[in-house]
Amino acid sequence: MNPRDRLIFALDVDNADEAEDLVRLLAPEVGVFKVGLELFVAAGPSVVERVRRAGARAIFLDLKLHDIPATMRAAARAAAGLGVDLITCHADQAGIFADMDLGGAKLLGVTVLTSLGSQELKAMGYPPELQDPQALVLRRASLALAAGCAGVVCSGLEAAAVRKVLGLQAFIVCPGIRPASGEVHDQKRVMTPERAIAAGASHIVVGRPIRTADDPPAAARAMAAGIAEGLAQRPPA
Ligand SMILES: O=c1ccn([C@@H]2O[C@H](COP(=O)(O)O)[C@@H](O)[C@H]2O)c(=O)[nH]1
Repeated sequence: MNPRDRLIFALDVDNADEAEDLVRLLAPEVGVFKVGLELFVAAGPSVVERVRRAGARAIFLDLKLHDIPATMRAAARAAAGLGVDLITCHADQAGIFADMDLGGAKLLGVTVLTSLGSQELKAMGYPPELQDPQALVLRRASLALAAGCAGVVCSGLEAAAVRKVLGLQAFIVCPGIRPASGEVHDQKRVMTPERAIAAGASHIVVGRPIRTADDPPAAARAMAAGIAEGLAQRPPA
């Protein structure tokens, strides 16, 4: 796999024209384009086809489904019908899809959002033993595994521990990726691309560090170089 194929770019913009421009600009550097809540809600489901036609080789529809079972199942069926490659639900809800055929779409369970740290988990009412994000991530990763998910979303900080639980083949997709001296924005659990990949992430998700860079293709190439460096640091399997 080319390092670039492990790079997921978050198309966090509010209109399809801008998303298409970004896909055309970045397709040579990026393996997967992520359509998230902002773009999907603003532009509607047809944006998926527009992103594909603009040159995306793979599409990740990141809606983080979380609702009552009937609604979740219907939404997942509709999402898979858009022909996307990856979809997300919250990991503790993944069992709802265990018997479903999602066609070519792989399901990922979001464990604990990378915008949350232990203070936030405490404020949300988690008991002391689950206020450590890694403990909650591991619990939810096990639920995702038992539900038949292809993998999970977690931060790079947990990637090594999650890899031990999920085994070698699982997708471990890590947002909250920042260059060593980069601005963190609203993320709490961050890591560099090199360290996340060396720790066992299969893919990294990057939005603002590429989108707001002076030269987005160069920023994407720097992320891919970080991925290559992280792969080189991994011990032999
Ligand atoms: O735990 C999660 C799950 C998903 N995301 C998404 O990833 C990108 C990150 O964007 P940046 O600009 O690089 O911070 C964004 O689309 C989130 O919705 C996440 O950050 N954390």
